[in-house]
Amino acid sequence: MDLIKNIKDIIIGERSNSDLIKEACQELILDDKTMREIMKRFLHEIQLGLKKETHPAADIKCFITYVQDLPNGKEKGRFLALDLGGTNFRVLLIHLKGDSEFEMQSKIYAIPQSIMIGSGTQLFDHIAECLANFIKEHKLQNERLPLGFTFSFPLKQLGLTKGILIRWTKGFNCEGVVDRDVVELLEEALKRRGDVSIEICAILNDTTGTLMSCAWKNHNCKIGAIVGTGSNACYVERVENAELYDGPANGKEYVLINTEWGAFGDNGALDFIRTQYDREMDEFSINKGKQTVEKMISGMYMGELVRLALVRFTKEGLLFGGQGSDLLFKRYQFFTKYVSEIESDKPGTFFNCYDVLEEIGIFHATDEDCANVRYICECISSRAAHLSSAGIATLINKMNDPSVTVGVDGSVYRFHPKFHDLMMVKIRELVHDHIQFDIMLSEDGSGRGAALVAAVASRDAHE
Ligand SMILES: Nc1ncnc2c1ncn2[C@@H]1O[C@H](COP(=O)(O)OP(=O)(O)OP(=O)(O)O)[C@@H](O)[C@H]1O
Repeated sequence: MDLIKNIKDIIIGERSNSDLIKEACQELILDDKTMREIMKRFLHEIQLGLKKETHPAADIKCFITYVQDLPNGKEKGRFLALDLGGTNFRVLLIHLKGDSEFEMQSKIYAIPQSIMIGSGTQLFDHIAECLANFIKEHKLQNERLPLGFTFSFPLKQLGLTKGILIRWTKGFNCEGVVDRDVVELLEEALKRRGDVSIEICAILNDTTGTLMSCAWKNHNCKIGAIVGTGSNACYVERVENAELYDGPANGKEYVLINTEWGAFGDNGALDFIRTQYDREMDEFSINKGKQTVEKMISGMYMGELVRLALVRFTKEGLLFGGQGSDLLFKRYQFFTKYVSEIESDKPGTFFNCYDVLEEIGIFHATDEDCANVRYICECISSRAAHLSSAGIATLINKMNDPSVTVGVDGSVYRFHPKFHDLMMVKIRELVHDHIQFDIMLSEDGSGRGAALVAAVASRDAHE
């Protein structure tokens, strides 16, 4: 029957469901001209963020991190690190042994949803309690270890140990924290308990941790990027270009900049590529109008974007014979890991795809449906990889060093089967011909990177 229908369609010129879906997905494909326009706008926004006069209204804030030295691999000592920034909260004990050797113990603690959207006091009391438990378990009560705090939300840093929260992202919304110094809030919570003695040496973003962690092994690393729950990047900038730098006149030439690029597009700069899925996603998010490009790239949203496209095509009768399932029509029930699974099927086979569809209650899919579902996943994940590439290529071109390594962390980059390759190809197309680059997976930037920032800071303090 299908064969007869296909032949009939060809003869009388009717297009198949696949053709119609492919045509509708064109808007998700960013051609070269569009990519270069995105890069032009991105660079413009970066420059607005760096300049004193334009910074207050800029979308890409380009915050100063006050980290000015990259590690040399010789750092030594024991450090504590806290990592709060998305799905999990972790406490870590890191022993840097010099010569790029280290040991690490860590424990993951859940942050209940009620705390994620509760009061700031509850959140910091919870963090302090987890830290206290960890210290007890590792019998560290009698030591006063330096601590690096990886806090991966938009922070305006006023120094290495002072960071004001600008806004919550990634599903957090704790009352009474925005506009406050996060280090002070943690110190107050520790004081309320009275049983923990630590020295907070540094507060940093996970992008900074990623960069530091990679630079520890590879001295060419000058960009750290995240494609995880959220998306962001930091890079090495000349102090003379960072107009907001108000740290000591120490003669150091460079400072790390935390771009907070997730907010790119909040002023409409990306409206020319946004689709109905992006708009609906934003409409129903807890931070409407904010983190525009993050919502097009990162793991918190990718599965949901795919789901919105699947819903559309099901309602139009182009998928699953027009019949969905309860889970398909439920927000956030199509997980981003499904996208990786579906795209991991060997060409022409659909084992994972059928499994995923069954998980969301669709038992009546055909091979043609699976091919279409896979195509939709590819369009949305490739767009994410290409938008990340546009950001990274802009930073590489801006730095204009002959050779640069980019450290990347985050589960989307790590687990999506093609994200790395897509980025390598696209960045090659976009960076100046004379520049060599490489992308490396950052191993545990939020933990080891925090220890390294604390180590470099305490090295400086003792020099
Ligand atoms: N196999 C996978 N493929 C693609 N994405 C995945 C996979 N597994 C988990 N994710 C997505 O990755 C995100 C979690 O990323 P990650 O593990 O890097 O966490 P994170 O440290 O909280 O993120 P961030 O660094 O942005 O704060 C979730 O949104 C999840 O949907």
